[in-house]
Amino acid sequence: MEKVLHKGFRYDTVPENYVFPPGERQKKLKASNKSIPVIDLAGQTHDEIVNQILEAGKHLGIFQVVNHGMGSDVMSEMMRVSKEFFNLPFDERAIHYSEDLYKPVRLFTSTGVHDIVHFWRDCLRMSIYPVEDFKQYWPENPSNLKDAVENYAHGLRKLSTTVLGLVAEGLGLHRNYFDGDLSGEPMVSHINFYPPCPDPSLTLGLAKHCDPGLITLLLQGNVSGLQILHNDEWIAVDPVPDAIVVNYGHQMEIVSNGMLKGVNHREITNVEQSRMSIATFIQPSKEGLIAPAEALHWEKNQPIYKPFYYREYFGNYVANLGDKDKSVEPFLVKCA
Ligand SMILES: O=C(O)CCC(=O)C(=O)O
Ligand SMILES: [Fe+2]
Repeated sequence: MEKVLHKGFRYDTVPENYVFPPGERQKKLKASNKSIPVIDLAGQTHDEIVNQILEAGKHLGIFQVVNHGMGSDVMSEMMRVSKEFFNLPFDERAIHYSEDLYKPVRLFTSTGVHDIVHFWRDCLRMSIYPVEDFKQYWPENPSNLKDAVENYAHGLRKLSTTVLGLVAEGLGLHRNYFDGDLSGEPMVSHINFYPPCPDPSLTLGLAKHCDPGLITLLLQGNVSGLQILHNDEWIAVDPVPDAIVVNYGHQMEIVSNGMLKGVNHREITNVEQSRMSIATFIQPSKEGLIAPAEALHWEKNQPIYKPFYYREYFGNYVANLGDKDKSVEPFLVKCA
């Protein structure tokens, strides 16, 4: 079980398999002081909300929502049980360790696949929705975890439907456009734990990637670490109390025919504190057919992607470690 990073003690040095070779280290860990839009879902008119969500998608590919309808008790309980899980004695956590990618609950370090240099994070990956399909697999310990995850899963499903409805409206599509296959994959959460790192210049929590699906809903605690790439500049997504971060995934860029941007992001480590985040992915069904919405072809005069099954894209995504350009390359309509 040396395979898990967090063993319950603080590292004095970075273990060798987490150290990036000099040429691959990040030259710049500090972010610019630009900020990410915070959209109040209760305090303004419907049209203002739709417009802000669309603008955030066109420019940055990310925003945060507040007053979004999820109770702060549901979010704080989810955070609390997640922290409790990572504070369990090592042996109790370790029973969930698995290299079987198809297990509905598994603990792993880094990306969980065979990477040469590991990223500085452990992850408890859980399928969380539909609740009745997966609850039986969730950890029994800590004892309140199942109830917390169940409440969180229901709240988050509702929020994702709301957000996707608003995005669809903004794009001029039917409110239910993203229902069905386009958001039909069971919801998966990554409960990420980034222990304090003795030398952040040698490591990364996660390298630059774009999430593959439609949107990702992220609950982060009060420690910064997430950064997005915009016009060659890293911008920090600083925690806002009770907010949920919404980032647009690559399928949203494709379905919107390039109008909305799937955001590239990374996670950096820090010396003093551990960081926790819970990322939940809204993705198309693996057999779902993806194509730019017909109503949006006019934007670029033609669709810029050919139709494909999500499973075909996903295979490329895994093989190319989350690189947007390489993952989508076979599906681009090439101009003559
Ligand atoms: O830790 C975070 O803030 C986000 C994690 C993330 O990007 C991911 O799990 O895809
Ligand atoms: Fe991500």
